[in-house]
Amino acid sequence: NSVLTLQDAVVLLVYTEYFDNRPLLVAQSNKRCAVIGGSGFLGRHLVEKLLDRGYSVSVFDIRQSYELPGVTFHQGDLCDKQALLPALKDVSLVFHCASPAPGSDNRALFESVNIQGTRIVIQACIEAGVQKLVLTSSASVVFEGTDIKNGREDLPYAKKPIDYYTQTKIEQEKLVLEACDKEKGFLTVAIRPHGIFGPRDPQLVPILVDTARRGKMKFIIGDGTNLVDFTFVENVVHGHILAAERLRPDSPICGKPYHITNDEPVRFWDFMSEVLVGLGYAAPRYHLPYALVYGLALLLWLLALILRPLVSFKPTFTPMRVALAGTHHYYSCERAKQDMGYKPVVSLKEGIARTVQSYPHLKQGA
Ligand SMILES: NC(=O)C1=CN([C@@H]2O[C@H](COP(=O)(O)OP(=O)(O)OC[C@H]3O[C@@H](n4cnc5c(N)ncnc54)[C@H](OP(=O)(O)O)[C@@H]3O)[C@@H](O)[C@H]2O)C=CC1
Ligand SMILES: CC(C)=CCC[C@@H](C)[C@H]1CC[C@H]2C3=C(CC[C@]12C)[C@@]1(C)CCC(=O)C[C@@H]1CC3
Repeated sequence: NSVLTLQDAVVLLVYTEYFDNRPLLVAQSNKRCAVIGGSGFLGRHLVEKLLDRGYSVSVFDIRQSYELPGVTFHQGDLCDKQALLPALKDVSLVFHCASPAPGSDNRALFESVNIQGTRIVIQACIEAGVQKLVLTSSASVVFEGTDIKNGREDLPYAKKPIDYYTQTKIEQEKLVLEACDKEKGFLTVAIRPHGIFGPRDPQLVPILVDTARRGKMKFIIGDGTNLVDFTFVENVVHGHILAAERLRPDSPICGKPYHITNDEPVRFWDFMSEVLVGLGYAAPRYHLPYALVYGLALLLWLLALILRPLVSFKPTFTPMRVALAGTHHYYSCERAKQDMGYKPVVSLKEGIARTVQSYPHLKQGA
């Protein structure tokens, strides 16, 4: 019987989309998506917001870091297609936000996970009948260690990427955007956040506090006036969900990258100082010349590379970190505002306050 009862209509809330000129029925009540990298910092915030919005979520990650009602966990390496496929069953939307941590200097790992692994993610999505893939890329794909002021998405990819992380994020983004195929009904988009921070971040605040506790946060690299984008994690999540929900064959966002930031560039050293002072540490005061620190970081990196077979050490001051701390790098999110109606939902001031509050164990003296 083809007549829908009122109850069916309410439960299904069916709407029609057109892919490949075929009408496709999507049941709103069965909003099922997958988050690859869903155990990580951004991934978990994304999962929590998706649950709030009525999605059920399948998480695929190399580790399981929490349990939540409405979430099914699949543990495995994304380079293994057979392990990945069950997580994509009955899923129409996939977020890919898994990557090795930028701090690791392991070229082979970056290449295998970010490049080869992303090829596998794309193949698995197509095989499983997934219709939309949202990649977490990075604004750093255009960063070469020199100033970027209000950079737009049409800046060319870095010709000389500053580290393996950036190099492989570029290849990853190209793979995902090139896979966008309206004819086949497989739509992709890349979100490029910058300097994500917020509660449970394993990088920014912990690295900062560790450096302060070791007495190395006394110096400002350069004159301290360089402007940078830091993005509160909930704004990054908001950008991802907007992109996913706007990704349709007739939308301008298909196959494109989008900067998502707080849209409030701030002096790198003011941001660091505010977090440090909020946690009870002194703000850095003494200036060091940028070229000197960058040169030393380069020397240390080379030394670590040469000595790797004998001793393993991880310098705090890598060339990438010094470049991030001493240059301008802020980006325009005009395209996201125009095409997706993006607007940050949490201001920088509130984001910093909520972040500081969430790290009582990292406070001075704790
Ligand atoms: N944090 C930031 O400031 C920015 C981040 N990004 C991008 O955002 C995304 C998320 O970053 P973030 O949340 O900070 O990172 P996290 O390291 O917190 O999260 C990434 C998750 O992916 C997992 N993972 C790594 N390798 C694999 C694999 N082979 N198979 C399955 N899962 C894997 C990680 O596990 P494990 O921890 O065990 O490695 C981790 O749980 C990344 O793509 C990153 O490049 C972009 C711009 C800025
Ligand atoms: C804006 C952006 C892309 C931030 C990303 C997060 C990290 C790269 C930064 C978080 C803490 C930062 C930090 C430094 C470099 C950049 C970070 C790791 C220093 C090592 C720079 C040199 C110092 O004087 C100490 C800094 C500690 C914190």
